[in-house]
Amino acid sequence: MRAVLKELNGKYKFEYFLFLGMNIINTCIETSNVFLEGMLINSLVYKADRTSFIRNIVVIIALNIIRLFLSFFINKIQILKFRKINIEVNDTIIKKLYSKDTLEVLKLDPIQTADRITEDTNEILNFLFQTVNQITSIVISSIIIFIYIIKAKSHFFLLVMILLPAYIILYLFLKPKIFKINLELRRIYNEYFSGFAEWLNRYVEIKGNKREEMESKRWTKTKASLLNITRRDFFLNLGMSTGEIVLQLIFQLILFINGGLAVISGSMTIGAFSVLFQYFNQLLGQVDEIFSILFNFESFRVAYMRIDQLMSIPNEVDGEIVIPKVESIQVHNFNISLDARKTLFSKKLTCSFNNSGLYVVRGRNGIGKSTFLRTIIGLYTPAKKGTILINNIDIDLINKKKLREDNISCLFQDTILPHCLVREYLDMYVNESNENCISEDQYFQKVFSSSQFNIKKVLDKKMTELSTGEIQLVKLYSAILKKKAHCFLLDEPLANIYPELQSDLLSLLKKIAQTNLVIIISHDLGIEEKAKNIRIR
Ligand SMILES: Nc1ncnc2c1ncn2[C@@H]1O[C@H](COP(=O)(O)OP(=O)(O)OP(=O)(O)O)[C@@H](O)[C@H]1O
Repeated sequence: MRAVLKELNGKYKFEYFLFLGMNIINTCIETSNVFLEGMLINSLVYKADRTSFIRNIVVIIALNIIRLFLSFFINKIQILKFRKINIEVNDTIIKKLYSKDTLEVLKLDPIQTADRITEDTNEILNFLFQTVNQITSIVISSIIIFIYIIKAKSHFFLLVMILLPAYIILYLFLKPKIFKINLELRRIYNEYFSGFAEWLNRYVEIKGNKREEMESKRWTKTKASLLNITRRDFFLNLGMSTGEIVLQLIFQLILFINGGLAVISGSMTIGAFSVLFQYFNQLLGQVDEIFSILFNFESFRVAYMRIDQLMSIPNEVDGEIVIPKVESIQVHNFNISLDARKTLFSKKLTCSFNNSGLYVVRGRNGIGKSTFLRTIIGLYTPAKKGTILINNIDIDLINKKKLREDNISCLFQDTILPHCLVREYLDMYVNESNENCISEDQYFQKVFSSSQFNIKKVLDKKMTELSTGEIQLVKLYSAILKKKAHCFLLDEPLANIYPELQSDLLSLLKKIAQTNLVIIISHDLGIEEKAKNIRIR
């Protein structure tokens, strides 16, 4: 998190300090206003002096016009800049997560993590933009108020010093409890939100089997904890606000009686009494604020810690050698351990893939076919035995990020689809000008522009509205047309595809494999004779 904030500091330092400076001026004006109002009352009651009355009004108006200007800039930074920075920080964190070890990141619940990141960055920035501002305001206005009280009536200062600790004790007693409950509340709410989102994410599966009630019950415990903690939160807050109101009432009564008697005896002006009264209330409000600041500080600390925890996931390990083209992949005595206790394959794998050629990786469910391909391209970096060489270079030395970006195109079997139109999806990943000569091929036309399936006809549909086979074909279309790719790793490309189209697709893949390396994972039986077989056992 420190690195992210350092980046921001470099970029927004000037605006931030300008913002704090404006806030300090604003607080000075705000606090002096109360004093000027008192003077205004005195000029009316005691002097009946038109000139000093008008002078005070003019000063008050002038100061408030300045405040108007300041408030424009303060709000602009506090609202507009805040949101811009907030989006920037969220983006930076997600991008950093993308450079972490994939297997570690996959252990996280994505919805809960996304919720946590947005909540935590909001908390951290709120502290920097609101709370730091609040602290400077409190310090500045307290100094002004204390100077005034000591100069005006020192025994009132004594009164303030006796009454404030009573208020503080109430806070010390209840606020830590409220804070603890709030943290717990946030944790449970994260969990609840994640369950809720999952419930909607699995809409078809749950509705199709009429499992709404079962799903609802699955989260019963979380919902009950949420309500339970909210109840405790309610009682603590009720205690807090009742205590506050009662104490405030007592303080005001004491101040009214003391100040009122001083005004009657003539030892204090009405203006001074009004200023004292308002300042006293302001001080009580500030105690309240100080505790909310302490509370915010704790939330800031927790949010900072949680982001740091996320950022402490080990970085993806990558090599440095950039290779322009995958010519060959040699696998020797290879095995993978996803956990320390056992290896995936029962027999070490030795095989080779040469560019060009069509290869099919086969093996029983769960043997590790997808994991193997993901390891070749450095997407997964599990503990492994044996070697994989690309162009005779150990994969650990190769810059695999660059390889994935420029050389390799992948089709994955994940089911989470983006919420966008097919046109938008393809615009992102396929540029018309990127389309290579393969799009002119007869089999390409048969698969993507025929009466069986026509990509143009689905362009204005939402990705989530497509059939499973259509989704597969759209994903294949974007994988095959990836710019500059000359190595294709396709996980179950034939899955969910109509048999007639399957044979055209296979012919298309064979055509692509005449000049590229195409590795597919497939359970289809007919494919064995059409490609070189790699069997994992
Ligand atoms: N991210 C992960 N974290 C932990 N274990 C994983 C992860 N991904 C896969 N595995 C485990 O690795 C094993 C191999 O999975 P993989 O998906 O590679 O198998 P597969 O041969 O492609 O299977 P299938 O033919 O069923 O698709 C499985 O036992 C799976 O549980």
